[in-house]
Amino acid sequence: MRLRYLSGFGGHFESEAVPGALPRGQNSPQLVPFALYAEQLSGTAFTAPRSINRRVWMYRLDPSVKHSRHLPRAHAALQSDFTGTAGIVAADQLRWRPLPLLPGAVGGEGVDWLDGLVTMCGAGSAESKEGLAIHLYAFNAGMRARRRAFSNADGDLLIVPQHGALLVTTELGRLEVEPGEVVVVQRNITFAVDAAVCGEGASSCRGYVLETFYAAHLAPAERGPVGANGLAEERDFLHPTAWYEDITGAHVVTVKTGGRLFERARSHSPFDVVAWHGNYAPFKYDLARFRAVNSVTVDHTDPSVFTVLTLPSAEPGSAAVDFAIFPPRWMCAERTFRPPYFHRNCMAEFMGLIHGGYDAKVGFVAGGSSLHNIGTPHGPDEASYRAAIEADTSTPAKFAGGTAFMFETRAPLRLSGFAADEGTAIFDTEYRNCWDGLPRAVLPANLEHMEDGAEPPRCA
Ligand SMILES: O=C(O)Cc1cc(O)ccc1O
Ligand SMILES: [Fe+2]
Repeated sequence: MRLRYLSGFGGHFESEAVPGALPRGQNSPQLVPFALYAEQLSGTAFTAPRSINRRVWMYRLDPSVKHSRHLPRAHAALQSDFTGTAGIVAADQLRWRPLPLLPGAVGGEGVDWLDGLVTMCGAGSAESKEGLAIHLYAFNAGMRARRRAFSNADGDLLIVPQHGALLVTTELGRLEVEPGEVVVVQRNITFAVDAAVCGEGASSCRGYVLETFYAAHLAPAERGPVGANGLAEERDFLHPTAWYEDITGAHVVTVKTGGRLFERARSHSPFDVVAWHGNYAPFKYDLARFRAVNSVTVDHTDPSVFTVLTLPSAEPGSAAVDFAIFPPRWMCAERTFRPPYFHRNCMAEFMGLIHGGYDAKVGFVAGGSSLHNIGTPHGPDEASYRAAIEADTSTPAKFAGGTAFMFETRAPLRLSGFAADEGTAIFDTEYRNCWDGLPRAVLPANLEHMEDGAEPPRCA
C-alpha cells in the first residue's frame, strides 16, 4: 500500500479526504461543510504556551460522543500502576528472550495487538500522570477485522515494531510502519493495529511499546552544539493524511483510563474523520534517517548523542524518558575502547534489539529485552570486551551489525509479575554470568607505590 504522509515535526497540518470538507477561515462554522461534526481533541491544556500547545480539529460523520455506556473489560497482562505494592523492585541485571511469535491464526481466532500486550516494567502510575510503562506485544489477529479500536487516555504510545510490518489505522489517517520505523500515537487518539500484510502469507507480529503517562509529549531531542542540522530531522517525521470509512455495524472502542479498560460500543466505525487540521497527530519515523554524530578523535561518546525522542522532566537536562538508538554507523575513535564502557547510571536503562546484534553484548538477540536499573553495574560482556581490547583502532570500522534501542528514564523501573517470574520461557537466568570470565587486572609484583609519608591515623 502506498500511503501519503505530511512531513515535519510539530507542523500545523491540514488534510481532507473529500475536497471542500475542511472549513476555511474558522474552526467551528455554524454548519460544517456536508453537515460534518466539528470536534476538537486537545493534546495539551488549553492555556499551554504556543510552543508546546497541541490540538487537532476533526470533521467527522458522527461526533465521538455517540456511543453506549462504558463497560469494564479485563486484560490479562497490561499494567499501568507501579506504585506501592503494585510493582516489583529489582536491582539485578536482567535480560529476557523474545516473546515467541504466534502461529498464523485461522479464521477469526488469534490474539490481536491490544490483547497481545504484556507489561514488562514501569514507574509511577497512569493516574498520577507521572511515570511510564514498557510493554511487549505479539499478535496474530487484526483489530480491524474485529471492528475493534483502542483509545488511551493514560498517555502516549511509542510503538517499536521488531517483527512484521504494521498498518496503524487512526482517526487522522493510516500509517504503515515497518521494523526499523517507529510510530507515536498520542493520548486519546483512537487507533487500531493490524499486520500490514493480511491474508495468505501474513506474518505474526512482535515489538515493543513505551507508554508515557506524563502530560508532556515526546519530541526530537535538542541539538545543542551539534547545530541546526543532524540527529532526528524534523522533515523525517511523517503524519497521516485524512482517511475515513463510512461503515455501519457494531464497532467497539476499548479505552484505558486510570489503568482500567472499558469498552464503548458504536453503531459506526470510529474512523470517520473526513478532514482535519492541527498539530496533534500521530507520526512515524524511520530510524535509518537518524543522522548520528559521534567522536572523531578519542573516547566513547555517551549514548545521549543517539537520542531520537525525549520527554523532559522539570530537572534541567534530566529526561523523564529518552528514546535512543544504536544504529549501524562508523566507529572511528582511535586508541579507544569502542563499545559501551562499564558503567553505573543514575538513570534506568531498558533496551531492546530490532535486528542484528549489539556491540556490547554477543548474547543479546533481536526481539530480546534487558533492564539495568538505576545504579546497577553493567557493560560489555566478556566476549565483547576481549574483542574490543584487541581491535585495531587505527582505522575506522563500520558497525553494520544491527539496531538496538534504549528507553532511558530517571525513574526507577519496577517489574511486572510476568517480567519478574524466573520460571517463564523468556526469563534469561544465565544473563548475569556473561561478566564472570572477565579477567581480573594484575599489577606487576615490583610496582612502586606512591608514598604519602604519613602514618595511617591510629585510634586511641
Ligand atoms: O548499557 C548499554 O549498553 C547502553 C549504553 C550504551 C553506551 O554507548 C553508553 C552507555 C550506555 O548505557
Ligand atoms: Fe548502560
